[in-house]
Amino acid sequence: MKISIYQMEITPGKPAENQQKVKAWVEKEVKHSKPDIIVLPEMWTTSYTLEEIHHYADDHGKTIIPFLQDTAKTFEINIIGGSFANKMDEKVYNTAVVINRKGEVVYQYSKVHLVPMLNEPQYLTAGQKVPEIFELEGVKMGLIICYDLRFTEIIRPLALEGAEVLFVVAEWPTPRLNHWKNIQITRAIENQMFVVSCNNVGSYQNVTYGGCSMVVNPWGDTLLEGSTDEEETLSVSIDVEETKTAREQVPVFTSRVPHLYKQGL
Ligand SMILES: NC(=O)CCC(=O)C(=O)O
Repeated sequence: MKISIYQMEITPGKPAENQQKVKAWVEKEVKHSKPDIIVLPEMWTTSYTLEEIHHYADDHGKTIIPFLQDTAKTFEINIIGGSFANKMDEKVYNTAVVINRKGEVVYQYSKVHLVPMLNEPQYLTAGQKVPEIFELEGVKMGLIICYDLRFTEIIRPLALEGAEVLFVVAEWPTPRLNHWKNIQITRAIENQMFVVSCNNVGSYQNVTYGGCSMVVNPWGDTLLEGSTDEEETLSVSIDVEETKTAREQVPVFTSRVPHLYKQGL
């Protein structure tokens, strides 16, 4: 399975410009490396322009979702469509979307953990449903948004339901890059799955986003890591069978004793 990650420099508050940029990138990337799946970052249409987010947000995803569907169909690729500011009933959500090669929406998720360090709770509304698994190319996968990475509670159930790849779409700032990198490796090891992340680069209102998009295998080895400050493309081929091998050799899932674990924590 070939994956291309767009470690993008987002132009703040310019959804149309960012769409054009993504379109041009996909066209080039499809010609260059023919990926099965492409991955975009969090809030890639607007970045964290939260003070004006009601103005820039897409009404029920009416622009962004058809744009991604059309892109997926035209280039016959699966899209982990990052996330976008999604206005629903006068509230704005941070919503991620997954589209398959046929242009069908296979999954949609609104971020449940809003990040206080970037003032999200002040401007956005939290989703009320934790992530669920979805399938692309017959493989079970999960998708979380940035700050969600810190909450192992929502990631373990995905692995228990058979997810072999976890996508993380992000706008993660530089001061906590050591957390970003180490938690991804931890999630990959503890859940014995691939972790594939897409972070952005660039700055807005004194916050600098730190790149380091990553691909980590189920053993916790980092297969690929982006730079901290360059817009770039990361391309990788992963063999999802490695998840099965890791789970056979270190049988964490069969060694679990869930009846002893505290429920609801
Ligand atoms: N966009 C985000 O959710 C950033 C998360 C973050 O900065 C952190 O967890 O630290």
